[in-house]
Amino acid sequence: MATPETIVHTEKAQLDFSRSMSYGDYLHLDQILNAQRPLSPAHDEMLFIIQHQTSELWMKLLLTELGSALGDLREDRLPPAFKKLTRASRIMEQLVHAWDVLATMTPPEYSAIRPFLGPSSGFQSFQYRCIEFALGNKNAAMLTPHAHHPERLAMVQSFFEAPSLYDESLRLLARQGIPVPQNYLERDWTKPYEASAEVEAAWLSVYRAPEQHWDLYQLAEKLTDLEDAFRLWRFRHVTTVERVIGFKRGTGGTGGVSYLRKMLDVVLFPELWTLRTDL
Ligand code: HEM
Ligand SMILES: N[C@@H](CC(=O)c1ccccc1NC=O)C(=O)O
Repeated sequence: MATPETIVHTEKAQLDFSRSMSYGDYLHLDQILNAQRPLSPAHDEMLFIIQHQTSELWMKLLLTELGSALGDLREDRLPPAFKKLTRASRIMEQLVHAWDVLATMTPPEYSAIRPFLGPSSGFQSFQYRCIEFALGNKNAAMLTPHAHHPERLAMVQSFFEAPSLYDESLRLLARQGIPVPQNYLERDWTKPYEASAEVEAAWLSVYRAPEQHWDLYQLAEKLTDLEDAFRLWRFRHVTTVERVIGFKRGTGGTGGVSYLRKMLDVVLFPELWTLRTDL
């Protein structure tokens, strides 16, 4: 009868890794699995740490996809950009579902960890800030928490100063012959995006004749998917925070839920939403 042991032998699986690269070697699991260092005796701190570390790993991939999609858009390579934007939305959905695990932590369980967190907060996540900037939510004040770390500051600053995904999309629209005002094609990219009736008219011409502008239509829907998923992430964050700490101030110094609720009002790609009323 086949037992687990005989199966391993008949399948001829390699079993000796003394001289060759194993699974753990390739993935550097020694480093990853030794990076959980709870500061408190609380059982739930492992959940809290792993939730954040896995989120940061997904954010790393999200940034890679967004950075590469930005390059594709700049060079008019639409199909590869679509592939990367689809993956970016799936990653965002993954991050949305991750809140279900964290929401199993109750207020008393989190209260046992919170005193050990000091002034640290997700507000200081440099990868998250790069994502916000890549998506066009520019705010110079958000650079300051990274001033003490030149390498990270340089990375956040480069996303801050570069055109966002939406800026690159408008430049692409113009290159494809759709009129977009000049001050949207060249501007100070560090300034927050301001909605415009002319830009809405540009997207409306795409949505009124999708068969003539199939690529741009698809691009607009990929961007809408991404903002849709990001809104869900923000909502799950603020709701989880409310159920765990109520209306306490955040360790990062903000009002907490009041600050996160304000972030729910951020609209990344405004004309892609407003145009729908006119269709
Ligand atoms: C019990 C769990 C959590 C609580 C109580 C919590 C609480 C908060 C609070 C109060 C803020 C506002 C800034 C401050 O004053 O601290 C904040 C910001 C933030 N948190 Fe969390 N958070 C939790 C979990 C997470 C997780 C799992 C992530 C995922 C990486 C995360 C990422 C962030 C980010 C990126 C910000 C900045 C948001 C922005 O500036 O728009 N948080 N969090
Ligand atoms: N801002 C949170 C603390 C917090 O959640 C946190 C602390 C350290 C590392 C990551 C965190 N997560 C998200 O803000 C609080 O006020 O409880």
